[in-house]
Amino acid sequence: MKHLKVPVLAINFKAYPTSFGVKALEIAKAAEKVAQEYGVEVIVIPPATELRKIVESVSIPVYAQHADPYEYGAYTGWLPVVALKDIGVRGILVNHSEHRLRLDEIVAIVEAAKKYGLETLVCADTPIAAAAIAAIKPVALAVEPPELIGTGIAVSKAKPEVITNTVQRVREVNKEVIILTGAGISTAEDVEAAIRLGTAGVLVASAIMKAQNPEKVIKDMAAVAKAAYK
Ligand SMILES: O=C(CO)COP(=O)(O)O
Repeated sequence: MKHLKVPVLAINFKAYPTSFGVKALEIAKAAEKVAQEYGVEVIVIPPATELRKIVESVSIPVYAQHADPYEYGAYTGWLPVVALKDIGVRGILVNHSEHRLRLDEIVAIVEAAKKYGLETLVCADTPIAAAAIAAIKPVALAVEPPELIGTGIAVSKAKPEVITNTVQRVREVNKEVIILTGAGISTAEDVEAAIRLGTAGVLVASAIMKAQNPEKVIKDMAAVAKAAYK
């Protein structure tokens, strides 16, 4: 199984108008171009409707925004992990604050992903939650204070202690998991600050999905991540 390289720039497409159709494909291709130019791991995380097309169109890691720990069978309205494996996604974003799960559900999804060789990037809203999630041994985790999501106020500037506390608590439990942060990350400086505070990258949404020029934002963030990560 391939493993995520660091530093990581993960782009959560969410469900913006640009998250679907031609625009979504353009952003995914821009992400692929920047990943190849800078040698930075850029992950795209589009809505479920766009997964197959984007998996078939780019060589960079494509993650689903959620999955359910089911096999094939009589499940209505769910997204079985095994189906994502067959589509060819690389991993799954789990427990985003906009799709919050119970701990037992997170465990089931991470275990199902491991069974099918898929990576997991599990979100946490606090340092303590991040430490609990680290014990489940996902490939990566991202600490994101919900109150900063979508505000343009970067966690790495407004709440740096959330990041440093997360790194400290997580490393007491798990020396391997890749630690990212997100919420309000909007500029290259925000990315540089996040890495300087001890993360291996960022999880970004609106700064890219709402940008006039998404490729430029991706490029600026990837360049500074490459330079800052030691
Ligand atoms: O939720 C987030 C990433 O998953 C952060 O969202 P913003 O980048 O829009 O603040």
